[in-house]
Amino acid sequence: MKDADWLDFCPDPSRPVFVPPPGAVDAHCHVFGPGDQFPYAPERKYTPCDAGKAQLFALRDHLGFERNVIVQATCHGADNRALVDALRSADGRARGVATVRDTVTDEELRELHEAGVRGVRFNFVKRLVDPKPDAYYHAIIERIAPLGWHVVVYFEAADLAERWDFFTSLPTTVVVDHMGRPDVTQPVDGPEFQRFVRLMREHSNVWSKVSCPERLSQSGPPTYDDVVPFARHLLEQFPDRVLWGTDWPHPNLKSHMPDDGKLVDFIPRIAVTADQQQKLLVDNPMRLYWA
Ligand SMILES: O=C(O)/C=C(\C=C(/O)C(=O)O)C(=O)O
Repeated sequence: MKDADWLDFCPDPSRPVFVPPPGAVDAHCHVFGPGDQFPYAPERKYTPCDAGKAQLFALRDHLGFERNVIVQATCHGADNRALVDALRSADGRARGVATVRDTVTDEELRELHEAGVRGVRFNFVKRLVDPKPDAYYHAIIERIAPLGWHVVVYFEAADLAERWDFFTSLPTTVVVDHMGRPDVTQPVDGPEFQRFVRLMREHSNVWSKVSCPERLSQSGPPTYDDVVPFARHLLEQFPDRVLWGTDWPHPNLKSHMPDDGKLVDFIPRIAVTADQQQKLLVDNPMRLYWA
């Protein structure tokens, strides 16, 4: 049973006006259950609605995308069965980012890789996951680096200073979810966001997803104007190290549920040239996930 205050994903997203370039990749989305087939983790901090692979792939086609990168959501913990099932059903058109524990076996890693997993996710958002010592994550890094996998990290902007040494110690590509969740009421050239820009400028292995205006905006829907300068800055500064995703089915939104078609129409407001759109939606995700 989903949480009482859970907002379901938009049942009838509009057809975007913006047409993504051929081969476009939704590089941040999830599958939830269905719970009767893929039970949610006992340690989860929320219980979502079911949102399965068939609905994800139908949305992909509706929005004009070609591929998905499916990211393990914390409601499934380190049980990647729903993710693996979706990857195996995608006919090579999906890759995955899993959650594993430091006790993961070589056989489990091999099975995940064969299904299409190419990274692990470390979630530092305290409302989602109880924090673990750095040694836990370093132990996982030692296991996954030989596979050529990368690390996706999700954290609040306020945590970056404290975790700077850990993030800059990682030997793999590091992909940051949602621009490190900046406080968009602060200026783009203010100290908080410039700390994140410095992370990317000083560490060429660090990438960012320029996704989730619906999570970050204080000015709100439908245009999320206050998020535009932050995403546009990263696209201008680091056009080869950015990714975009719908974040469907949009876990833990409380104020509103976006129309996914409108989220796609947000793309040309931040990636303003065809070259930026090609890199953001095709070249960068293909290099990272389908090389
Ligand atoms: O899906 C997102 O990117 C954001 C959220 C949730 C998760 O990532 C998750 O549960 O794995 C969130 O902010 O609640």
